[in-house]
Amino acid sequence: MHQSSKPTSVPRWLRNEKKGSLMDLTFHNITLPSEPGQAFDLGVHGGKIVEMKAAGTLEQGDKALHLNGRIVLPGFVETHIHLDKSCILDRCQMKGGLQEAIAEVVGLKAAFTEEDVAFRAAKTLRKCVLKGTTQMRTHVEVDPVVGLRGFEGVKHAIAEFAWAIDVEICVFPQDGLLNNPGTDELMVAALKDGAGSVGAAPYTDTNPHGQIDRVFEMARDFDVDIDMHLDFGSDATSLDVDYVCRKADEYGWGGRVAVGHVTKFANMSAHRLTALSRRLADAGVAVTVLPSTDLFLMHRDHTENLSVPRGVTPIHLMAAEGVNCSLSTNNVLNPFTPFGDCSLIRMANLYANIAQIGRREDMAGCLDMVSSRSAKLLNLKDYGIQKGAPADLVVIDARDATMAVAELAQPMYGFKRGKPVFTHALPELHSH
Ligand SMILES: O=c1cc[nH]c(=O)[nH]1
Repeated sequence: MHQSSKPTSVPRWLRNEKKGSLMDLTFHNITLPSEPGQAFDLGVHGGKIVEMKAAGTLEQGDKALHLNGRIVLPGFVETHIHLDKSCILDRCQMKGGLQEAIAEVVGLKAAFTEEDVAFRAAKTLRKCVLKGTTQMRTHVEVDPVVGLRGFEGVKHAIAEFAWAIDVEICVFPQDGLLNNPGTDELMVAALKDGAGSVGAAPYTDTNPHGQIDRVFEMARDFDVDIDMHLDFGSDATSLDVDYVCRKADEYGWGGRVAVGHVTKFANMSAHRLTALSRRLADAGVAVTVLPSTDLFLMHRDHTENLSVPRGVTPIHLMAAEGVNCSLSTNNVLNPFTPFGDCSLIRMANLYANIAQIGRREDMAGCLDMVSSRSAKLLNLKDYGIQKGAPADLVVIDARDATMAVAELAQPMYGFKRGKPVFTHALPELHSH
């Protein structure tokens, strides 16, 4: 059943209005992950944050929320998710790893219509919004099989949810660019028609560096950022990332390039990973890890024993060397990842668990990788809780960032530009 994107009414907890205050909405006694140990009050007016004061010092607005020290974020930021091919599990045979997943979707996407894509993308977007995501980059594939139908369908879904989430489309050649005539023209058409960034999957072409070259040209022609699927495999002897760093230097695109998955890095020595991290930091190339997909697809050929390697790159070690790193969802209910509740707090928790992170500050760092670091990767200018910023605010049921990750704390209330977006009521016990 397709559920409407629009809220049915003003939530109950916002109805007790007082009229004529200086502010539309105030938040009392909140904690910010960036300022642990301090409590604040926040004032919102006209969709923006207009006041930020020590807790207990701000007068109530027309509507007020008392939050008892809970943390507030400017929302989660999804840097890498495929809306166009989400929610197709019921059509899939689930034959295996990466190549099988790519092949299975090729077989299915011939039958994708704009309406079908729009419906599924909206279903996924709705879940993302309800899990507290306020900003997103979605990878959308174009090629002669699907044409621009995926792109158009995703655009419909984005328009439907524009009141709740900002979404940028990253157009990319999932089934090859140089090997797949017609794809280049479709990518250019999508970039002319509003795609906000350009992606790649160089391992789908016989000349991976040729694909990288062409994608850098497109980025320069359209003045957009680049976000590639890269070094997806388990053998770290040959990597494309050095070439991407060289191109980022050559084009002066530092800070505008991200690479995703990079599962090959999980198979290197700590010494080599440190050297590589310094190179990425120097070139301004960011890294995204997609823990759910990487765990699901990697090392399927490991038959020696039952102890399958994880295949998830330890980006907290890369972040410590100065690389900007994010965690993201990637695929939802399809052959690449047959799971998905669209919860970024779950990705942060999953990553902390498999990366064996236990120290408080490292656990808190995982929250940054689904929020502030992700916003930096997307070059979002207005992201943050400060005066003048848009009032995109998500209340989490935890009192600090570490516990939010440790306990998989749920978003309770969400706001976009000061307007309520969702309520996630706390569960109640009924003792007897
Ligand atoms: O090429 C890839 C790899 C992972 N996930 C995708 O959707 N595509």
